[in-house]
Amino acid sequence: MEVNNLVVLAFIVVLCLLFITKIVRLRKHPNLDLPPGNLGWPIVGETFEFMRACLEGNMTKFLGEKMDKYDSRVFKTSMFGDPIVVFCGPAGNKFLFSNENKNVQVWWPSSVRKLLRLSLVNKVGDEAKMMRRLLMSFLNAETLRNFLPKMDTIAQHHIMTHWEGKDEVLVYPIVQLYTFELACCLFLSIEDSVHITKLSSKFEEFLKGIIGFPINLPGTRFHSAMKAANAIRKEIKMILKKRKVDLEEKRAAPAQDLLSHLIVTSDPSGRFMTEMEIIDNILLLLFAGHDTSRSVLSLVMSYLGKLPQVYEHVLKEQVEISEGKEAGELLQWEDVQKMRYSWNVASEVMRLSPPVGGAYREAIKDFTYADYNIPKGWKLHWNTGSSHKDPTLFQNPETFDASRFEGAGPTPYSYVPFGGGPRMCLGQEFARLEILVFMHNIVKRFNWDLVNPDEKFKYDPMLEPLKGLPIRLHHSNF
Ligand code: HEM
Repeated sequence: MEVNNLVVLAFIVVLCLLFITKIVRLRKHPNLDLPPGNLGWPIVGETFEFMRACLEGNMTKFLGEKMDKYDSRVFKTSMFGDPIVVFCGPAGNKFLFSNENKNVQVWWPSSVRKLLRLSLVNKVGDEAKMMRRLLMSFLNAETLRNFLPKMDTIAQHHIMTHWEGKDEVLVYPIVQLYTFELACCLFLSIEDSVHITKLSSKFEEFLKGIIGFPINLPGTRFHSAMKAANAIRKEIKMILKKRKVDLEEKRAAPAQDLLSHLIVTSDPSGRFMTEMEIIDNILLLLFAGHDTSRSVLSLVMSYLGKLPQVYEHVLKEQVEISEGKEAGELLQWEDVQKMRYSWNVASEVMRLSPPVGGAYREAIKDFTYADYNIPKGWKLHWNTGSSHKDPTLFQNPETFDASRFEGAGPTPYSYVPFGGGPRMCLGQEFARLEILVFMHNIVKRFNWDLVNPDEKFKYDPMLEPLKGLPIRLHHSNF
C-alpha cells in the first residue's frame, strides 16, 4: 500500500474513533430526550443525502421530507463527522438568532475554520463583537455611499468589456468578474485586470474546498483550497506592507479602501487588528463579498429572462432614474434609494432561490428547545429552506411576486437570506448596492432570453447554474 493511502486510512480510523467516542458519550445519557432523527453511519452520517439535495439545489425538499418523517420542526442528523440538530421555520430561526452568547455561539465546519484562521468566522463573544464593529465601520451605508459612483463606473466598464458586442454570454463566470473586481477595488484598491484575473482563479480553488471534509492531502479539494488561501494571503501581505509605507508617506488615503481603513482604525479600547487578522479578514470578505452576490446576480438574470413583465417593470424604474440625471452622470445614493421595485425583485429572487442554504451554531450549554434536550457541544443548523416556501408564511409560495416585500414585508424570522441576530451577514448593504448598480446598468442596455429555460441551479457551496447560464442578448430599446 502506498504511503498516501496509509495516511488516508489512518486519518479515517482516527475520525471513526472520534465519532464513535462522541456517540458513546451521548448515549451515556439515556435519559436525554433528544430531537427525533437519524445519526446515520459513522463519520458520513447523512452527508451524502445532504449533498444530493445540494446538487439538486432543493433544500426545501430535503428539509420538508425530514420534518414530515419525524413530524417535528427540529430533528437531529449527522454530517461531515458531527451530530447536528436542524432547527426549522421562524421559531427555530428566532431561537438561534436571539440566543447568541446565551445558549449558542456561531460555528462553522472545520474546513471553513481552517481556511479562514484569524478572521471573524473564528471569533466569538466580545472579541467577535469588536471585530464586527471594526469591519462594519467600513461596510455601513454611510461609508459605502461614497463608493457608489465608483461601483457604477466599474459596472459600466465591465459591461462594455464583457457584454457589449456579444450575441450570447455565459452569465455565471462573467458576473463573477464584476463582483470580484468590485471587491478587489473597494477592499484593496486593485484595479489592474491581469492582477484581478490571477487572484480570481486562486479564489475558485479556494471556494471549491471550503465546504467538505478537511483532509489536507495532495489531490483533495481541501488541499488545493489551503494552497490557494496561502497564495492569496501572501499577495495581500505584500499589498499591506506597501500600504503601510504609503500611508506613512501620505501617498495613500486612510479612507481609500477597506485595507487602509483597517490599518488606521482601532476598536474603542484602542486595539488595532494585527497584520494577520487584517489579512484573514480581507480574505474572508473577498470570499463572502463576491461569491454570494454573483450567485444572486445570476439568479436575477435567470428570473428576469423568464418573466418579461417583471423585466419591463424593472426597466421602467431604472429608465426613470436615468431620465432624472445629466448624460454621463454617475449613480448617487439618492438614485439607489429610488430602486424600490428592483430591490423587491432581488429580494423575491432570494426568497425563491436563497443563495446560501443556512449556517451553523454550537450549543455552549445544555438547554431545551421544543421540549427536547440539546446537549452542550452539539452543532445546530438554521436554514432558509424551511421557511421561504412555507405556504403558511408566503401565500402561493412558488409564485414570483415582488409585491410581498412592499409595506411591512414578510413576518419576522420567516425571510432570512442574510441570517439574523448578532451574527447576521455583515455585507447586506454592500450586496444591495452592487446588485442594484448591476441591475440598473444591464436592463438599460439589454434584454435577453435563456438558452436553456429549464436550467437548474445547485449548491456548491452557493447556488450556481449547472451550465453557467448561457443567455442570448438583444439590445434594449432604451
Ligand atoms: C446577497 C449576498 C449575500 C448573502 C445572501 C449573504 C448571506 C450570508 C449569511 C446567510 C451569513 C450567515 C449569517 C448567520 O449565520 O446568521 C453571512 C455571513 C457573513 N457575510 Fe454575507 N451574504 C451576502 C453578501 C455578503 C457580502 C457582500 C459581504 C462582505 C462584503 C458579506 C460578509 C459576510 C460576513 C463577514 C459574514 C460573517 C458574519 C459573522 O460571522 O459575524 N456577505 N452572509
